[in-house]
Amino acid sequence: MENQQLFQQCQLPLKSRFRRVCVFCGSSPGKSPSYQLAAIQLGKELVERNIDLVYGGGSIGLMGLVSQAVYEGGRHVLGVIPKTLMPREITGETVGEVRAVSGMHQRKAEMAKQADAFIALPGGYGTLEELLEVITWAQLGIHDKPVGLLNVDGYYNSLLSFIDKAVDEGFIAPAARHIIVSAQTAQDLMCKLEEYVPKHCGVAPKLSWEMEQQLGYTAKADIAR
Ligand SMILES: CC(C)=CCNc1ncnc2c1ncn2[C@@H]1O[C@H](COP(=O)(O)O)[C@@H](O)[C@H]1O
Repeated sequence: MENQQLFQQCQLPLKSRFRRVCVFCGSSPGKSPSYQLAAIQLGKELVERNIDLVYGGGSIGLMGLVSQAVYEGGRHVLGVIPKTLMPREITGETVGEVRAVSGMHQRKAEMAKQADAFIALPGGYGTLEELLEVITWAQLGIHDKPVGLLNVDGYYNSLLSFIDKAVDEGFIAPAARHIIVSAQTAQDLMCKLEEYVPKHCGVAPKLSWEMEQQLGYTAKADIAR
């Protein structure tokens, strides 16, 4: 779609198809102020569209900025946090509702279950891991929820190039390349996500969140042995 058309659509009264969006993002603020600005802008964009937030809890880094923007805008914020990360000196104070879970696997499953779409802001290993997992689940047909990448100042260009290479080399199906929706601004990204139509192959559609969770626990228990 032409940018102009997309822009005009974004001016329409905002009735989103999403009730709650899950945001993955850095527990660090990043060096450039543009990352921090983008986190605040995304929070405000969610508020304008009457969308609630689910995220990893706490007030550190970009996580704190996006959650605060949504909370201050009057929308509901749900922070899902493992008990071990709950002490305030580790992740800071969480605004809104806090849901304590037993571990990292349960946290991801809970965040994913609660949301209608996912967005990744810039971040590090944790963000990448969360992002790639929901992409993988979409590829398997475990969910149909859109996955957006907020590519602030081209932060994710090299990841997107890598994924294109994986498609060229035959490791990612061209159809699965379309699972990732990317844009440089929160407004453009939200417009694209609103229009997203899933095209997964549905190879494991019967694998439910709960099963996935159990598999996670089993794998973890196996590793621990
Ligand atoms: C002990 C310690 C280092 C705590 C860091 N504190 C954290 N507090 C809350 N969520 C986190 C934390 N670290 C990673 N995460 C999870 O992983 C993502 C951020 O990891 P990263 O900073 O990109 O890699 C977040 O979306 C969050 O869900």
